[in-house]
Amino acid sequence: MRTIDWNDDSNSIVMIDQTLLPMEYKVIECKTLASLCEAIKSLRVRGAPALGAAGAYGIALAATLSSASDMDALIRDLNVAAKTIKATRPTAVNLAWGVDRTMGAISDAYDLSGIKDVVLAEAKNIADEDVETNKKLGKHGAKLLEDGDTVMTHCNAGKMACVDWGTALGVIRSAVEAGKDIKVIACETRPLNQGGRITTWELMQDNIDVTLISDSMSGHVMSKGMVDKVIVGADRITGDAVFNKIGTYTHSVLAREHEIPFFVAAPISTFDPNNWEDTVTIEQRDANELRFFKDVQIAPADVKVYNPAFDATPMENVTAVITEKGVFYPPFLLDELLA
Ligand SMILES: CSC[C@H]1O[C@H](OP(=O)(O)O)[C@H](O)[C@@H]1O
Repeated sequence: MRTIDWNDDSNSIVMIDQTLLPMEYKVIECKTLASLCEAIKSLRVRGAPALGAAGAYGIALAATLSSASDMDALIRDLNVAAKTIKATRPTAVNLAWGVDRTMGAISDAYDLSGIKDVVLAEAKNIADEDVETNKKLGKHGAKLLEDGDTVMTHCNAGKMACVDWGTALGVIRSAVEAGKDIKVIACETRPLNQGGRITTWELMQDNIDVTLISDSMSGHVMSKGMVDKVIVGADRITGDAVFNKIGTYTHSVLAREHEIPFFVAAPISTFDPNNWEDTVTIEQRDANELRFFKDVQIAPADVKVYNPAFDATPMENVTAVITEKGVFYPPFLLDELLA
């Protein structure tokens, strides 16, 4: 099953609830916009490309649910839905990209039912394209890995962060598919442990050798020569920085110190030409994500907490960005990428 998909029988969005992995594999159904927004905010569906598909399917769901009696009223409903979906998580540019691209399909429709048809078709296109994009990106990135490499990764940039295949883990899967012996060191990625819960689970499902470490161990394993390359995903890439899960910047500094190649794997849709030079909103998440793990209290219930979900890795720490169009070595020009 794909990470997120459309159910034609019930006109709803289905997804694997990632908050339950690896202890439970459960497929949930979002039949309302509110339930989709809750799923995005709670990271039941997460990861930039998967959020792109979630945003796209969210517009299709809103169109299906709308009781508008004319095109203008439906478009008003969809504009409200677009704003609501975009507001759920601010950093991953793919969420807004998926919403905007699906909304753009409206111009191809000539009547009410036509709008509902074109937005659903566009959302399905976005989902299908993501899988193909990741396979192309994976093939380009696999050439950068050598047989016998141990690759460190952070958070989860696998098929669970996408519609399927994955970006950072897509590179690893493609290298393994090409016959290379690749071992992975997965950083658990506090506070929500996407690495310890989801990356390890994904790779073990594929019989890819994976070792779990805590985030604080990354410098140690690099200093011991245990890491040949680092590959991470991205939520937004601008002219001077890669915005990715908190802790990525730390690994990039350590990789630079130990002269270890630091690769970012991301589709072109993760680049943000509209804010190429601007500052990016870093999502601040709930304090209890650090005070509790699941329902177990692990810090004083009233301790002050600072919980940014992402950090910015300067391009000078990035060896190359792997995309479906090929590998780009910083500094690169925007028009080179978007050509
Ligand atoms: C392939 S994008 C994956 C990217 O998204 C993750 O963030 P979150 O789990 O909060 O959605 C993380 O930054 C990954 O690198």
